[in-house]
Amino acid sequence: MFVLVNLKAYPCDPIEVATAAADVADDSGVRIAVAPQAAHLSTVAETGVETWAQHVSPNEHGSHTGSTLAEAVADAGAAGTMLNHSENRLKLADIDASLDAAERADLETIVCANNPDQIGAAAALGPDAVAVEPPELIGTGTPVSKADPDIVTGAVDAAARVDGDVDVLCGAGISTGEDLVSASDLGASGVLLASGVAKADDPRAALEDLVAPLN
Ligand SMILES: O=C(CO)COP(=O)(O)O
Repeated sequence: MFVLVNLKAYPCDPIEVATAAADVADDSGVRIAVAPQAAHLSTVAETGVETWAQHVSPNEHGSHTGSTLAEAVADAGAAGTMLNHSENRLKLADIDASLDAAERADLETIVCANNPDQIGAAAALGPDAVAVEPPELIGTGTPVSKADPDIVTGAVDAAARVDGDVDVLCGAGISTGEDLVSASDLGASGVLLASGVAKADDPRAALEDLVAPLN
């Protein structure tokens, strides 16, 4: 299972989370990555944790003020990028161009979507993975794998119909090892989570709890 911890714009210490994630990944053998704010990519990558961008712009180098270029996040140490998170939705053409940008910069890609129909459309654009996250469950602590398991199995089926090579992750409300196991049982190959770690009093303990059943 791949665990991607999205720090969003939460006021957590990205280095504390990144160091804990690197240690827990080493100890457990579970692939864990952290997606901090763009301004924190370099310092997070320096901890040795697998580092992801939360977004990259669809642009190439040029007159694009305010852009976060795929090349720049790769230079800062990112191995991959999320795209089209429900808190940062993109137009279809921009998802496509951001995927091209990520490919130029050799970044792995996950395109987020709300539901199985959108997952099928996202998979058709050729990312490495898609992630289904029902917006109404994000940040609630109610795991998608329990509240809406059909959306996970529906996403797995929808992606497989379009491109069997595209991995499917799920997210929203995931915070415990039990949630991770349920997601895996439903066919997901990873989870996206945020508040369960970024807002935890002890992010290291939260990560240890999350991966415990996998060991
Ligand atoms: O949006 C998410 C991950 O990208 C999910 O957020 P929560 O884990 O806080 O529900």
